[in-house]
Amino acid sequence: MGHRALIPVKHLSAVKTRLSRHLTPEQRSTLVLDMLHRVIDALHASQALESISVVSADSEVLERARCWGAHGLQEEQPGHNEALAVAAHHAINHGADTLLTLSADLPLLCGQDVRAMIEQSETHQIVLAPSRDGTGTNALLARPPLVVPYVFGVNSLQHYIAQARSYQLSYMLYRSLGTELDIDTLEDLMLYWSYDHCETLAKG
Ligand SMILES: Nc1nc2c(ncn2[C@@H]2O[C@H](COP(=O)(O)OP(=O)(O)OP(=O)(O)O)[C@@H](O)[C@H]2O)c(=O)[nH]1
Ligand SMILES: C=C(OP(=O)(O)O)C(=O)O
Repeated sequence: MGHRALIPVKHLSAVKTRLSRHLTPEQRSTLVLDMLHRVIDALHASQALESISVVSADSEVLERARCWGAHGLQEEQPGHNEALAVAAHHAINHGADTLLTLSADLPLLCGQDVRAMIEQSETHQIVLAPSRDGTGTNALLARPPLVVPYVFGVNSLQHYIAQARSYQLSYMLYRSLGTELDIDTLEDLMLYWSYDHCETLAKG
């Protein structure tokens, strides 16, 4: 089975606006690139993917993504869902049977999360990883890719579930710390740092 992953990343000049009261533009860019690196490492660690792509309008993001072992795809259509749809067609043309689309801001994601979602996709056409507050979608595994159109944005989880039901597709929700914690607010950032610190302490 051709399992592929796709990560959308905004232009660095516009990232993490909800953190703009707390972090400078440079700090927000650094945070985004650090989290992207962690997500790509987790995807590699799963050893379950035949390719990992990053779609962005930002050449620095694409250059870094390539250094970290992902394909860098220039954003052809502006906008989160639009850019993803073009990139998903690209994945289909390259033989993808399943496509895992995930946010770049999941710093606690681990290889086991990826393997678990892929395992669930053997019996479900759609696997959805909700955000901590249960309204957003941090990862979407679709078999085949584009079996539902992309509707990331406000209340996307509810929209994906509604689509799955209306197309009579089987779906399931996958929850773990690594998939639930996306970093949008100061509270998310504090939580991330506290977990990351505990992990560092546990490793000695
Ligand atoms: N390629 C691409 N990726 C996007 C776009 N908009 C959002 N993303 C990515 O989609 C994921 C979720 O992004 P958002 O939470 O909407 O944006 P954010 O920059 O993380 O945070 P805010 O500015 O606070 O909304 C992240 O990986 C973003 O980088 C876009 O227009 N193009
Ligand atoms: C884009 C999304 O989430 P957020 O903007 O909260 O990261 C989403 O969950 O579809």
